[in-house]
Amino acid sequence: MVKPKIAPSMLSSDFANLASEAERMLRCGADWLHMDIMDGYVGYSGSRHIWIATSWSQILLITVEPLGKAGASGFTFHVEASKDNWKELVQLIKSKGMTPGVSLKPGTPIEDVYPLLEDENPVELVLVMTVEPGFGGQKFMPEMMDKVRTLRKKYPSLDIEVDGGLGPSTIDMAASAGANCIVAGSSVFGASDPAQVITLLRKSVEDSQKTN
Ligand SMILES: O=C(CO)[C@H](O)[C@H](O)COP(=O)(O)O
Ligand SMILES: [Fe+2]
Repeated sequence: MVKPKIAPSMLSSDFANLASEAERMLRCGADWLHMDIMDGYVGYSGSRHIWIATSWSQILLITVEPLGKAGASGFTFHVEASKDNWKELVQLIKSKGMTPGVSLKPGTPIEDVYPLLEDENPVELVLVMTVEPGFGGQKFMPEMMDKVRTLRKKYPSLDIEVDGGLGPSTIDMAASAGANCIVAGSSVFGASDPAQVITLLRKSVEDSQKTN
């Protein structure tokens, strides 16, 4: 059975106090801390941090290497942005001591990530975006749960992550479809008791795993 992992999205945190916000989330029971890095192409937006990269080598330089050095445990990249380079990227992520994951936007079919899961050097996590990447506080897209169900059936022990619009009112849909890694921004940071929300998210995943 895959372990539930709850990952508060730091996009909804107080950026002036990132370190203490991270510590607060860990004290509240977070398993992972989720950091979005947007390149201005896959994640458009008025988001508070957009990193503009002009070439593939520059993307590698400004993201993978420093994040590995800084101690990130995983690095998830968008399949849409790495069609020709994913093998090289997976290798680089692993060589920097991180777990490789792949993410897909709502309009991207799930079949696009199969080659990355079936490779001899596979990714170890799939992040199914449940909103268009770019902003916190958007509405969860329940129709994305078909992708999660399909993946869970095909890969029973894969880490399957969902990101966007997750909170107490949507978690049961994601958990019962088979997601075990839950990213949540506004529902956790906006709560008066973030620990309670994190516990609720984890319990939903655990309960679904018991019944499925
Ligand atoms: O990737 C994202 C948006 O593109 C973020 O993880 C976002 O912070 C999720 O926020 P929320 O839980 O409020 O929907
Ligand atoms: Fe995210």
